[in-house]
Amino acid sequence: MRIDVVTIFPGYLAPLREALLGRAIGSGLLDVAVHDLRDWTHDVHQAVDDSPYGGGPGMVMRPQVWGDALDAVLAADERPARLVVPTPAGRPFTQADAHAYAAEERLVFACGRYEGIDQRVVDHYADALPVDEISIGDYVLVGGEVAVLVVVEAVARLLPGVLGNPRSAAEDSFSDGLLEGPSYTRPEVWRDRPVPDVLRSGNHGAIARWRRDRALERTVARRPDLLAALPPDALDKKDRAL
Ligand SMILES: NC(=O)c1ccno1
Repeated sequence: MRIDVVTIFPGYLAPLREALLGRAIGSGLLDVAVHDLRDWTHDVHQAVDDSPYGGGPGMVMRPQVWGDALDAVLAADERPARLVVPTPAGRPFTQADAHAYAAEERLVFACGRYEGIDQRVVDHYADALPVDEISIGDYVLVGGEVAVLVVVEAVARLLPGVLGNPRSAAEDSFSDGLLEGPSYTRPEVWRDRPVPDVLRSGNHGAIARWRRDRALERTVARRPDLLAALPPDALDKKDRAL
Protein backbone atom coordinates (compact mmCIF):
# COMPACT_ATOMS: atom_id res chain seq x y z
CA MET A 1 0.00 0.00 0.00
CA ARG A 2 1.09 3.51 -0.77
CA ILE A 3 0.12 6.39 1.51
CA ASP A 4 0.57 10.04 0.57
CA VAL A 5 -0.03 12.87 3.01
CA VAL A 6 -0.29 16.52 1.93
CA THR A 7 0.19 19.01 4.79
CA ILE A 8 1.67 22.39 5.67
CA PHE A 9 3.39 20.73 8.64
CA PRO A 10 5.32 17.69 7.32
CA GLY A 11 7.11 17.36 10.66
CA TYR A 12 3.79 16.43 12.31
CA LEU A 13 3.91 13.16 10.37
CA ALA A 14 7.37 12.13 11.62
CA PRO A 15 5.84 9.55 14.04
CA LEU A 16 4.77 7.55 10.98
CA ARG A 17 8.37 6.43 10.69
CA GLU A 18 8.61 5.17 14.28
CA ALA A 19 8.09 1.69 15.81
CA LEU A 20 5.57 -0.63 14.15
CA LEU A 21 4.83 1.73 11.26
CA GLY A 22 8.52 2.41 10.75
CA ARG A 23 9.15 -1.32 10.53
CA ALA A 24 6.28 -1.74 8.07
CA ILE A 25 7.84 0.95 5.88
CA GLY A 26 11.28 -0.54 6.24
CA SER A 27 10.03 -4.00 5.23
CA GLY A 28 8.26 -2.59 2.19
CA LEU A 29 4.74 -3.40 3.45
CA LEU A 30 3.95 0.29 3.39
CA ASP A 31 5.22 3.12 1.24
CA VAL A 32 4.70 6.57 2.79
CA ALA A 33 5.31 9.94 1.12
CA VAL A 34 4.70 13.24 2.93
CA HIS A 35 4.34 16.38 0.83
CA ASP A 36 4.54 20.05 1.88
CA LEU A 37 1.53 21.88 0.46
CA ARG A 38 3.57 25.07 0.31
CA ASP A 39 5.69 23.49 -2.45
CA TRP A 40 2.76 24.31 -4.72
CA THR A 41 2.53 27.99 -3.82
CA HIS A 42 4.03 30.60 -6.11
CA ASP A 43 4.00 33.79 -4.07
CA VAL A 44 6.71 35.08 -1.76
CA HIS A 45 4.52 34.51 1.30
CA GLN A 46 3.65 30.95 0.19
CA ALA A 47 0.01 31.73 1.01
CA VAL A 48 -2.23 28.68 1.37
CA ASP A 49 -5.32 30.37 2.81
CA ASP A 50 -7.63 33.33 2.30
CA SER A 51 -10.62 34.93 4.03
CA PRO A 52 -13.96 33.11 3.76
CA TYR A 53 -16.69 34.21 1.32
CA GLY A 54 -19.75 35.22 3.32
CA GLY A 55 -17.59 36.43 6.20
CA GLY A 56 -17.02 34.65 9.49
CA PRO A 57 -14.01 33.87 11.63
CA GLY A 58 -10.82 32.23 10.48
CA MET A 59 -9.37 31.49 7.07
CA VAL A 60 -10.11 28.91 4.39
CA MET A 61 -7.47 26.96 2.48
CA ARG A 62 -7.23 28.02 -1.17
CA PRO A 63 -8.48 25.62 -3.88
CA GLN A 64 -5.77 26.53 -6.40
CA VAL A 65 -2.93 25.38 -4.16
CA TRP A 66 -4.74 22.19 -3.17
CA GLY A 67 -5.64 21.46 -6.79
CA ASP A 68 -2.04 21.83 -7.98
CA ALA A 69 -0.79 19.70 -5.09
CA LEU A 70 -3.32 16.88 -5.41
CA ASP A 71 -3.01 16.77 -9.21
CA ALA A 72 0.74 16.30 -8.84
CA VAL A 73 0.55 13.77 -5.99
CA LEU A 74 -2.15 11.68 -7.67
CA ALA A 75 -0.22 11.67 -10.97
CA ALA A 76 2.90 10.38 -9.21
CA ASP A 77 1.58 6.81 -9.02
CA GLU A 78 -0.77 4.95 -11.32
CA ARG A 79 -2.38 2.91 -8.54
CA PRO A 80 -6.06 3.79 -7.92
CA ALA A 81 -6.34 6.04 -4.87
CA ARG A 82 -8.91 7.01 -2.27
CA LEU A 83 -8.69 10.62 -1.10
CA VAL A 84 -9.28 10.97 2.66
CA VAL A 85 -9.91 14.37 4.24
CA PRO A 86 -10.05 14.41 8.06
CA THR A 87 -12.51 17.01 9.34
CA PRO A 88 -14.69 17.43 12.44
CA ALA A 89 -17.58 17.67 9.96
CA GLY A 90 -16.81 14.22 8.54
CA ARG A 91 -18.61 10.94 9.09
CA PRO A 92 -17.21 8.88 11.99
CA PHE A 93 -14.14 6.81 11.14
CA THR A 94 -14.68 3.26 12.44
CA GLN A 95 -12.82 -0.05 12.64
CA ALA A 96 -14.87 -1.14 9.63
CA ASP A 97 -13.40 1.81 7.72
CA ALA A 98 -9.92 0.77 8.85
CA HIS A 99 -10.50 -2.68 7.37
CA ALA A 100 -11.88 -1.18 4.14
CA TYR A 101 -8.93 1.21 3.83
CA ALA A 102 -6.48 -1.63 4.47
CA ALA A 103 -7.77 -3.21 1.25
CA GLU A 104 -7.00 -0.09 -0.79
CA GLU A 105 -3.90 0.09 -3.02
CA ARG A 106 -3.37 3.75 -2.21
CA LEU A 107 -4.62 6.34 0.24
CA VAL A 108 -4.01 10.08 -0.22
CA PHE A 109 -4.65 12.22 2.87
CA ALA A 110 -5.33 15.96 2.63
CA CYS A 111 -4.65 17.70 5.95
CA GLY A 112 -6.77 20.81 6.33
CA ARG A 113 -5.93 23.63 8.72
CA TYR A 114 -7.65 26.87 9.76
CA GLU A 115 -11.40 26.62 8.96
CA GLY A 116 -10.74 23.84 6.47
CA ILE A 117 -10.26 23.39 2.72
CA ASP A 118 -12.43 25.16 0.11
CA GLN A 119 -15.28 22.67 -0.45
CA ARG A 120 -14.77 22.74 -4.21
CA VAL A 121 -11.58 20.71 -3.77
CA VAL A 122 -13.52 17.75 -2.33
CA ASP A 123 -16.30 18.24 -4.88
CA HIS A 124 -13.80 18.35 -7.77
CA TYR A 125 -11.92 15.20 -6.86
CA ALA A 126 -15.11 13.31 -5.95
CA ASP A 127 -15.89 13.40 -9.70
CA ALA A 128 -12.74 11.38 -10.39
CA LEU A 129 -12.04 9.12 -7.39
CA PRO A 130 -13.51 8.00 -4.04
CA VAL A 131 -13.32 10.84 -1.52
CA ASP A 132 -14.08 10.43 2.20
CA GLU A 133 -14.48 13.28 4.65
CA ILE A 134 -14.00 11.48 7.97
CA SER A 135 -13.87 12.41 11.65
CA ILE A 136 -11.94 10.55 14.35
CA GLY A 137 -14.20 11.93 17.08
CA ASP A 138 -16.60 14.64 18.18
CA TYR A 139 -13.99 17.27 18.92
CA VAL A 140 -12.05 19.83 16.90
CA LEU A 141 -8.31 19.58 16.34
CA VAL A 142 -6.11 22.34 15.00
CA GLY A 143 -5.56 20.41 11.78
CA GLY A 144 -5.95 17.06 10.08
CA GLU A 145 -2.42 15.79 10.76
CA VAL A 146 -3.11 14.12 14.11
CA ALA A 147 -6.21 12.47 12.64
CA VAL A 148 -4.05 11.11 9.81
CA LEU A 149 -1.66 9.54 12.33
CA VAL A 150 -4.64 7.86 14.00
CA VAL A 151 -6.14 6.59 10.76
CA VAL A 152 -2.84 5.40 9.29
CA GLU A 153 -2.00 3.45 12.44
CA ALA A 154 -5.48 1.88 12.58
CA VAL A 155 -5.15 0.86 8.91
CA ALA A 156 -1.48 -0.18 8.76
CA ARG A 157 -1.78 -2.59 11.70
CA LEU A 158 -4.33 -4.54 9.68
CA LEU A 159 -1.99 -5.06 6.73
CA PRO A 160 -0.75 -8.65 6.49
CA GLY A 161 2.69 -9.00 8.06
CA VAL A 162 2.61 -5.77 10.06
CA LEU A 163 1.44 -7.22 13.37
CA GLY A 164 3.59 -10.04 14.77
CA ASN A 165 0.50 -12.10 15.58
CA PRO A 166 -2.36 -11.69 13.07
CA ARG A 167 -4.76 -13.04 15.74
CA SER A 168 -4.30 -9.74 17.60
CA ALA A 169 -6.19 -7.85 14.92
CA ALA A 170 -8.77 -10.61 14.60
CA GLU A 171 -9.57 -10.36 18.33
CA ASP A 172 -9.54 -6.57 18.54
CA SER A 173 -12.22 -4.51 20.14
CA PHE A 174 -15.03 -4.09 17.59
CA SER A 175 -13.93 -7.21 15.65
CA ASP A 176 -17.06 -9.00 16.93
CA GLY A 177 -19.02 -5.79 17.42
CA LEU A 178 -18.14 -5.60 21.11
CA LEU A 179 -15.49 -3.84 23.17
CA GLU A 180 -12.59 -6.02 24.23
CA GLY A 181 -12.74 -7.25 27.83
CA PRO A 182 -9.99 -6.83 30.47
CA SER A 183 -6.52 -8.38 30.07
CA TYR A 184 -4.10 -9.68 32.73
CA THR A 185 -0.50 -10.87 32.91
CA ARG A 186 2.00 -11.88 35.61
CA PRO A 187 2.24 -11.62 38.59
CA GLU A 188 -0.76 -13.66 39.76
CA VAL A 189 -1.35 -11.13 42.56
CA TRP A 190 -0.44 -7.45 42.31
CA ARG A 191 -1.07 -5.08 45.24
CA ASP A 192 -3.50 -7.64 46.72
CA ARG A 193 -5.37 -7.84 43.41
CA PRO A 194 -5.42 -11.41 42.05
CA VAL A 195 -5.83 -12.45 38.40
CA PRO A 196 -9.34 -13.94 37.96
CA ASP A 197 -9.09 -17.68 38.75
CA VAL A 198 -10.78 -18.77 35.54
CA LEU A 199 -7.91 -17.33 33.48
CA ARG A 200 -5.49 -19.68 35.26
CA SER A 201 -7.82 -22.69 35.11
CA GLY A 202 -6.69 -24.00 31.72
CA ASN A 203 -10.39 -24.55 30.92
CA HIS A 204 -10.52 -22.93 27.48
CA GLY A 205 -14.31 -23.11 27.24
CA ALA A 206 -14.77 -21.41 30.59
CA ILE A 207 -12.13 -18.82 29.69
CA ALA A 208 -13.83 -18.00 26.38
CA ARG A 209 -17.21 -17.66 28.16
CA TRP A 210 -15.70 -15.45 30.87
CA ARG A 211 -14.04 -13.21 28.28
CA ARG A 212 -17.26 -12.92 26.28
CA ASP A 213 -19.21 -12.01 29.41
CA ARG A 214 -16.70 -9.32 30.37
CA ALA A 215 -16.78 -7.93 26.82
CA LEU A 216 -20.59 -7.80 26.90
CA GLU A 217 -20.62 -6.14 30.33
CA ARG A 218 -18.10 -3.53 29.20
CA THR A 219 -20.00 -2.86 25.98
CA VAL A 220 -23.32 -2.48 27.81
CA ALA A 221 -21.73 -0.09 30.29
CA ARG A 222 -19.63 2.02 27.90
CA ARG A 223 -21.03 1.64 24.38
CA PRO A 224 -24.70 0.54 24.37
CA ASP A 225 -24.84 1.95 20.84
CA LEU A 226 -22.58 -0.88 19.65
CA LEU A 227 -24.91 -3.45 21.19
CA ALA A 228 -27.92 -1.87 19.49
CA ALA A 229 -26.06 -2.06 16.15
CA LEU A 230 -25.38 -5.81 16.40
CA PRO A 231 -27.22 -8.06 13.94
CA PRO A 232 -30.13 -9.97 15.58
CA ASP A 233 -28.24 -13.30 15.60
CA ALA A 234 -25.04 -11.86 17.07
CA LEU A 235 -25.99 -12.68 20.67
CA ASP A 236 -26.62 -16.28 21.68
CA LYS A 237 -28.76 -17.55 24.57
CA LYS A 238 -25.85 -17.43 27.04
CA ASP A 239 -25.08 -13.83 25.99
CA ARG A 240 -28.68 -12.81 26.60
CA ALA A 241 -28.70 -14.62 29.97
CA LEU A 242 -25.92 -12.34 31.22
N1 LIG B 1 -12.36 15.37 14.71
C1 LIG B 1 -11.57 15.24 13.63
O1 LIG B 1 -11.42 14.18 12.99
C2 LIG B 1 -10.81 16.44 13.18
C3 LIG B 1 -10.01 16.55 12.07
C4 LIG B 1 -9.54 17.86 12.08
N2 LIG B 1 -10.03 18.46 13.17
O2 LIG B 1 -10.82 17.59 13.87
